[in-house]
Amino acid sequence: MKITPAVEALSVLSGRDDYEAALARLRELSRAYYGEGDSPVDDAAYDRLRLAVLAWEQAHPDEAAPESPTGLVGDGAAPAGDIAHTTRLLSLDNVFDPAGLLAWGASLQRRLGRAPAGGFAVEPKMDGAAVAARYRAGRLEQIITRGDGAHGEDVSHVIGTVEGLPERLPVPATFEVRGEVLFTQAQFETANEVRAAHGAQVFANPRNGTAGTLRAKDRPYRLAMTFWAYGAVELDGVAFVPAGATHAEALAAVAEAGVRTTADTPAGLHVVATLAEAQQKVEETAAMRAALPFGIDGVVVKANDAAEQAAAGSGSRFPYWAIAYKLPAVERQTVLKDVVWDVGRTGVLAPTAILEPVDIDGSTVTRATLHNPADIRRRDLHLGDTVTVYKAGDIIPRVQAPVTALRPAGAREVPLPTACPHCAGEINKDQERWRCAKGTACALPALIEYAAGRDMLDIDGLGRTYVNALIEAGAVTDVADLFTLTEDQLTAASGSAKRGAKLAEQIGAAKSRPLSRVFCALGVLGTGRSMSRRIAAHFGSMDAIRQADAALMQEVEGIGGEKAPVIVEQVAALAPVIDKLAAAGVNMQEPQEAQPAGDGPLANATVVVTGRMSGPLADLGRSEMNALIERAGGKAGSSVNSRTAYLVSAPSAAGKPSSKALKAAELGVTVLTPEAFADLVADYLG
Ligand SMILES: NC(=O)c1ccc[n+]([C@@H]2O[C@H](COP(=O)([O-])OP(=O)(O)OC[C@H]3O[C@@H](n4cnc5c(N)ncnc54)[C@H](O)[C@@H]3O)[C@@H](O)[C@H]2O)c1
Ligand SMILES: [Zn+2]
Repeated sequence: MKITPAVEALSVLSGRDDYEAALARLRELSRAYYGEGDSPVDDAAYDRLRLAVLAWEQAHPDEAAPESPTGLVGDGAAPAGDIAHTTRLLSLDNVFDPAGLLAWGASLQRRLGRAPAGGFAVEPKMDGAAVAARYRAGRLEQIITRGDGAHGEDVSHVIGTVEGLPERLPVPATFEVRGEVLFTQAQFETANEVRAAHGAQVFANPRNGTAGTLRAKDRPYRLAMTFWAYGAVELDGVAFVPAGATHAEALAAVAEAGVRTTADTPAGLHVVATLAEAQQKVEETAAMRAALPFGIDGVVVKANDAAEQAAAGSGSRFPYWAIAYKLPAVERQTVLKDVVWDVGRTGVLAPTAILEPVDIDGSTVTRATLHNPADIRRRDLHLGDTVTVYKAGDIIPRVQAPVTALRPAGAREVPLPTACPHCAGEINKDQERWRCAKGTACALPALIEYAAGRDMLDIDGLGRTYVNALIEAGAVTDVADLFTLTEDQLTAASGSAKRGAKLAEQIGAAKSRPLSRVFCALGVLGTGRSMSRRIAAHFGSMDAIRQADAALMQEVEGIGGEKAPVIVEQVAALAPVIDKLAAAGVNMQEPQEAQPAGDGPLANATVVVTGRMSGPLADLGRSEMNALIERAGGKAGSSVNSRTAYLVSAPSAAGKPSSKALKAAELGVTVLTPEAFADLVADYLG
């Protein structure tokens, strides 16, 4: 049978042939993943395929393949090893939304024959590798991988390199602790530097790196990793955890003995009484995700009570008393199409990866940062490579590594510039971050000329020649210096006292330009004239712009998830220049425009429309709705923000409010049904 990668795109399998093709592909992918530690697809694609296979098996239990990977720990492909586990070390079942969590709660209740009474423990689902670590009389003797759940491999060679899993405990305790080994973000960066220095390929991501490091017994270098325990079991019949201890109490005993547990992570371990509270904790943990020092791919909810865990029992792949609430993938694979180079304010050459668009964590990613030429070479990036890209929350997406197995024939290494991409001058390569040899002077003349332009500060007469003269004289090192120039300096630069006086007068007048122009003059990437106007109108003052984080920045129309963090970062980097401007008396406020009072029931109100219209508006398309809003005196907006007056939205299908409706609820924006809105603008209909 021919297996095409296209099966990954299927989320529903329509028949037995599809099922068999998908199953074969799943086996092939998991063998590659657990065998070579590499994979031609990302986890999101793999998981989608696995779910499709699982759904088909659940609908056709009689036709499901015996020994299907969906029912086995490590998908039946993880190397088993020869060390027998004390008790099976299992995987976890998954849910993806609140309804899934409730369904899990209902199944737990069915198994117990009553509502669970012992509460739930909620902890991060760390994205590393599961291990069992055996302590005898306070000494760490053996570390074992999960393997197939019944047998694992001895990876004791990493003893001494794992933070949180000390070789000696302060107490002579005997027990087996179970938990996750991983590279924290910082350890991962260091590991890749060490590997590059040894001529080894960089890890595609922290999890692959962990698996590879556990497997590799004879590397000439050692890499530090970190451990957090999420369970403990008895070893050699020695009682360690007090009988009947809850999950949280068992972990407290582990911590007491000197091993780190999930309770020690910044996300913590939370015990709650109800599933609704567990859902709340899941959301809180998810909100911390980007800020955590290590990767998580979900949040785990467990029955806290030992007796209830025992009563619920376990299947072949996962326990019934615990569930992984998966979070959207923050790492995807896509194609590196090109690398472009910008010259920053200080002359630093900054490479940006241009990517085949890919959806990550709720936004479409088309560009990602690459740090510097050395880093590009360390990662061994070629144009046309399939690369892993990481993005979480508001952070700027970054390229992690190529999937070398997928490199097109004849692909060439990412070319590095041989001359400054801005001024074509020489490059200073003394440091890892290359710079234009001219430094600040490379970008400065263009920047100052831009800032003085008619639509920005409008300093009449300050053209390129005088700008160059001022820069050469050392009188101007940034935009703000313009405002402290003396008439003498201007006279010297322009060659005449008359011109000097005129320029001084122009510069004086420029101090009172509206914020939108002052902001535009800063030359923040992605904020031209109209975007600067929108930003200034939205925030009103420079202080408010500076205080905005990426989430607030996204409230400005036209600024999406990709642009927002870049703008926020640049504004932060401009702090010294903005401070100087303010100190020189440059206006930092946007005047409140006295808008011509509009007529009609929507006078000057911004209205956002979402979803299907109904009732009298049923036939109106989006542009007809916009026209209606304008006829009634309002303005049509595309995203809900604090200035939105109304959101027109059909009532959501049970339990599924749209993101705009959620935003409106959060900001207290009035939501009108299409019918109610039709009443409001009845005089302007048709
Ligand atoms: N890209 C590919 O081709 C490919 C192939 C095979 C598997 N995979 C990936 O491998 C993963 C499958 O791994 P899995 O079987 O470990 O399942 P899983 O990732 O769904 O979760 C189970 C594991 O979570 C870990 N865990 C972390 N925190 C925990 C906590 N607090 N309590 C309990 N457990 C915790 C444990 O190691 C446990 O074994 C999936 O993410 C899948 O996408 C990818
Ligand atoms: Zn240059």
